[in-house]
Amino acid sequence: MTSGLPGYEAAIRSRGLTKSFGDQTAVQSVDLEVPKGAVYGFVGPNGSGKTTTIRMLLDLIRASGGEHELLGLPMPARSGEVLGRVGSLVEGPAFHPYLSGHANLTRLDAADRLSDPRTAKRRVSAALDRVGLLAAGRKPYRAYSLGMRQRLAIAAALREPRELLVLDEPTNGLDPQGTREVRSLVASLATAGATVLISSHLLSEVQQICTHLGVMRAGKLVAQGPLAEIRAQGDTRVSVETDRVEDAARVLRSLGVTEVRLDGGRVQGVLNDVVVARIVPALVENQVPVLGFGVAAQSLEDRFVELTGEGFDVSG
Ligand SMILES: Nc1ncnc2c1ncn2[C@@H]1O[C@H](COP(=O)(O)OP(=O)(O)OP(=O)(O)O)[C@@H](O)[C@H]1O
Repeated sequence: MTSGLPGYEAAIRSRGLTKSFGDQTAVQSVDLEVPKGAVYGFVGPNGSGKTTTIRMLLDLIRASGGEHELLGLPMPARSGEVLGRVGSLVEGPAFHPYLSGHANLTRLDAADRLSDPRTAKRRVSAALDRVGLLAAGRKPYRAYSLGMRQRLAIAAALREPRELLVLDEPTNGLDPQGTREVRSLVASLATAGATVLISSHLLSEVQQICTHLGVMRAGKLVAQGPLAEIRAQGDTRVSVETDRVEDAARVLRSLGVTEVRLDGGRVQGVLNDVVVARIVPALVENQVPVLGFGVAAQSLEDRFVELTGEGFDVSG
């Protein structure tokens, strides 16, 4: 595969990507598959290994094991060719507090050996415009809100056209307005044709714009795929309201419903392959009065709690 050819299908692909710090394995055998053109939400609780994975992908740290490619080219062997086509926001660039946003970007641009100084002015203005900071571009950086600082950091990654954008927690610490701004910015970048990987510990902050999800838990990738596929992998639950919960539970179990739980005047369980139309007749046949009945697919949020364990804040 040669740089510049649109011959690759996965913008990011890794096999067995692993990173250990001493005897702690922070990332364990991660097989990422980020299709070209996707907005890939890389989600998981704090400490689950997202940043470490991203740092390996961008060659900011070396993997302890495994391999990966970006834009169809093996990394780190071809990083010189690849990284100019990849915009990233990991720790955020170090901005000078007393310089304006515009001056900060101009300095960054001047330090970038890949950028043509003749077009710097246009590039910096276009990048500021892209993130909605053109008007505020003359203000000193120290006067920027956190949201503005984050947008300036994204602008830094956008000085050049990028085929792939890797954004580590770009909404972290932002207020709802800032989060919305970053979200709609990411959506517009994707519409313009870039592949985007965006990490977050909050599903709610990325799910509206993602086409794909990768879910990390304790260093492992526990689910990955198109959003709809991950949602569909969730269990469908059946719920019966009755005043004879013990009998109802027995009937449900006999039909093949699993994880049956009593919850006040209600019995719930996982439907599996049980034919829904059989359930009420079977209950009635066994003298269980059915006061209410429902079948519902698990929500994406519930699926996430299940995948990532307790304590994963999905409320946003
Ligand atoms: N340089 C390092 N030295 C030692 N341990 C590290 C280092 N970097 C990360 N870790 C550990 O690796 C694990 C994964 O951390 P990482 O930052 O990748 O998680 P994360 O999912 O990005 O979380 P967060 O959202 O908090 O950044 C954590 O237990 C962390 O303490």
